Amino acid sequence: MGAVVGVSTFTLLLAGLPTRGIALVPRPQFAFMDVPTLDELRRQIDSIDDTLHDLLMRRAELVERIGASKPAGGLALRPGREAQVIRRLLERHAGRFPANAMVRLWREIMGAFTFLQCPIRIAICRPADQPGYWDLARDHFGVQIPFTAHETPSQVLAAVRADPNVVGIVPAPVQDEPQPWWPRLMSGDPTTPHIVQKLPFVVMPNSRGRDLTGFVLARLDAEPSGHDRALIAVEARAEISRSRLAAAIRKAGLQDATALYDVEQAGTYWDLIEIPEFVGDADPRLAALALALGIEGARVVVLGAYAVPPVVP
Ligand SMILES: O=C(O)C(=O)C[C@]1(C(=O)O)C=C[C@@H](O)C=C1
Repeated sequence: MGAVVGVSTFTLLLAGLPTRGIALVPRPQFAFMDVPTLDELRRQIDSIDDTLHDLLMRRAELVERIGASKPAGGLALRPGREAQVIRRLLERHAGRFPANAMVRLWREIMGAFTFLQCPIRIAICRPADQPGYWDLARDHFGVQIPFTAHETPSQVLAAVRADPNVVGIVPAPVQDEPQPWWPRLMSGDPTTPHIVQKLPFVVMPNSRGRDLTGFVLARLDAEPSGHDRALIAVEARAEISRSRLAAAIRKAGLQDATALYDVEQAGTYWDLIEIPEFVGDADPRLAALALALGIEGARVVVLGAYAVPPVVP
C-alpha cells in the first residue's frame, strides 16, 4: 500500500494538485506505476538510434553488393527504383513524424548510397535570378553528391554529354520559351541523355525550390516505376495541328496526352507530348504514331519518362 501512496503522491505533484489527504486516493486501474523517467526515455531513444544506425550500416553492405552487379563505369542511379522505395514508405507511414521529413531522410540515404557506388555529380541549370534550382536539387540528391551550377540548359547538356557520371537538372519545359532544351534530346548521339525524373518528387515545405519544377537528364534508359509518364518528341518539316496530333496519338494506341509543347525553328517543327504511361524506346506504338501523322520524314523519339510524384499526407 505504501508504494501505491508514493506513486499517487508523485502523480499529483506532477499534475500540480494538492497532496493532502493522499491516503484516500484510490489505487488507479491503469499503469501510473510504469511512467518512465526522462533518463529511461532517453535510454530508449539511444537504443532506437543504435538500431537505426546498425541498420544503415547493414544497408550500406547490401548497396555495395548491388553496386558490384551494375555495369562498371556506368551511372549507378536508378530513379525508378528510388520512386518505388519512397512510395512504399509513404504508404506504410503513420504517426506524428511528418511524412516529408521521413522522405527527406530517405533522399539523403539514397543520395549517399548512389555516391557510394559511382562518382556521380550533378550539373544544375541555376540562372543567377533563380537560386531555388540549387535547393530543388539538394533536397533530392542530398549533401554527399557534388554539384556544379551552370547558367543555361545548353551548358548542362554539354556537361552530361562529356561524362556519363554527370546528371543534369534543367527547368521543366514551358510553352513559348525561346530556346527549349528538349528538341536537342532527339539527336541519336550515344552521349545524349534521357529524361529520367521530374523534381520535386516530394515537395519540401520550406525549401527555396518548392515552387520550381525541374527535369533530371542522365545517360540512362528510363525505367518504369509502376506509375509513370513518358515524354515523346515529334520532329517534322511541317506544322502539326493539336487536333491532328491528338488523333494520331489515339490511332497509335497511346493514351491521351497530359501536356503538349511545341516550337518552330527555321522551318523545323517539334512537339513534345507527355503521355500518362511508360513508353520504352522499342515500343511499336512509336512507329505507329509516325505513320498515323502521315507526314513525310516525321521522326518520333522517346525522350524519357518520370515517376509520377506521390500524394503526401
Ligand atoms: O537499388 C539499387 O539499384 C541501389 O543502388 C540502391 C539504392 C538505395 O539506396 O536504395 C541506391 C541508389 C539507386 O538510385 C537506387 C536505390
